[in-house]
Amino acid sequence: MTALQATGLTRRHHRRGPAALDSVDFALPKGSICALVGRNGAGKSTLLELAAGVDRPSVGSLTVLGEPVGAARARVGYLAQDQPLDPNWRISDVLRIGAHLNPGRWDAAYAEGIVKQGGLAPRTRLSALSGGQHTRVALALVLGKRPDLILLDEPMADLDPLARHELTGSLLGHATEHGATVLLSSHHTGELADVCDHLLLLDGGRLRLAGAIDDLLEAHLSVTGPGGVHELSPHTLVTYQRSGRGTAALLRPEGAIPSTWHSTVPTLDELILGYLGSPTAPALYLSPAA
Ligand SMILES: Nc1ncnc2c1ncn2[C@@H]1O[C@H](COP(=O)(O)OP(=O)(O)OP(=O)(O)O)[C@@H](O)[C@H]1O
Repeated sequence: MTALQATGLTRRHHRRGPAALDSVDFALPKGSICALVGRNGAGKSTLLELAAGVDRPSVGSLTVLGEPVGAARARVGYLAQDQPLDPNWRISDVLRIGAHLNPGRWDAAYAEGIVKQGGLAPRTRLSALSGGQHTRVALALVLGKRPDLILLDEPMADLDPLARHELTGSLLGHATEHGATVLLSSHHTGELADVCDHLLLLDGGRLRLAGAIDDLLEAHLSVTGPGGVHELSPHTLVTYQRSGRGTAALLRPEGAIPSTWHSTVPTLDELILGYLGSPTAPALYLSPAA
C-alpha cells in the first residue's frame, strides 16, 4: 500500500516566478522511512505542509494513507520546523493537550517516556527549555498519538548527538512496531543512511531523485581514472572533477566501465552531494517510490 502519493503536485505562492513545488510525482510505500533532502528553499517544508494538510496544492493532488489529506489527518503526526507551542505551557500541559486532541489514539505512557528519557520534569515551563529539549517535547506530542504517517521537518537540527541517536531509535522503534511511515527532512545527510530506506531529493521545487536508497545507490557508480571525462561518454554523467591525477566522477552506468577506471557504489552522502552540486543532471525516479 502507498502511504503518500503525489501526482503533478504543485504549490505556487506567486503568480510569477518559480513554484515552491513544481509538478512533483512520487509514491511512497507504507512502512518506509524516507529522507527528504535538498538545499535551503528546495521545497521540503512545502511538501511536508501539504502532506500535513496545513497548506493546499495550487495544482495536482496528494493522497495520504489512501485518503484525501483532510480525511487522514487524525492518523498523521506532523512536527513543523518552528514547533509553535506556547512558552508559558508546562510540559504536563502539552501532554494533557495531546491526550485531549487525540481521543482514542493517545499513548500517555509512551509520550511521557520520551520526555522522561530527556531528564525533563513535567512541571517545567517550555520557556525554560533549551532548543533541543523543546524539540523533545514537541516530538513527544507528535509521537504520542501513535501516527501511521509521521512528518518531521528537520527534527534533529538542534539535538545533541546522543539525543539524536536516542530519539531516532525511538522513532524507528515506533515505525517498525506499528508499520508507520516516516518522511523526515534533514540537512544531516551523513546520518540518513543508518536511518532511512527511501529518498526524495528536491531542488528548486522539482523532484530530482526518488526511490529506495539501495536501488538508487545500485544505479550509480563513483569512478576514478587517469583519463578525461570523454572516456565516460556512453554513461550518464551526474558530476565530475578533474585533478592532477585524473578524473573522479559520479555516473549512471550504461554498460561496462573502461578497465583503466576504478569504480565503487557511492555512499548516500556522495549521491546526494553529487545531485545537489549538479543541477542539470537528469532526474531519476525508481519504483516503487516513484
Ligand atoms: N508563505 C510563503 N510565501 C511565499 N513564498 C514562500 C512561502 N513559503 C515558502 N515560500 C518559498 O517557497 C520555496 C520553498 O520553501 P520551503 O520552505 O519549502 O523550502 P525548504 O526546502 O524547506 O528550505 P529550508 O531547508 O531552508 O527549510 C522558497 O523559495 C520559499 O521562499
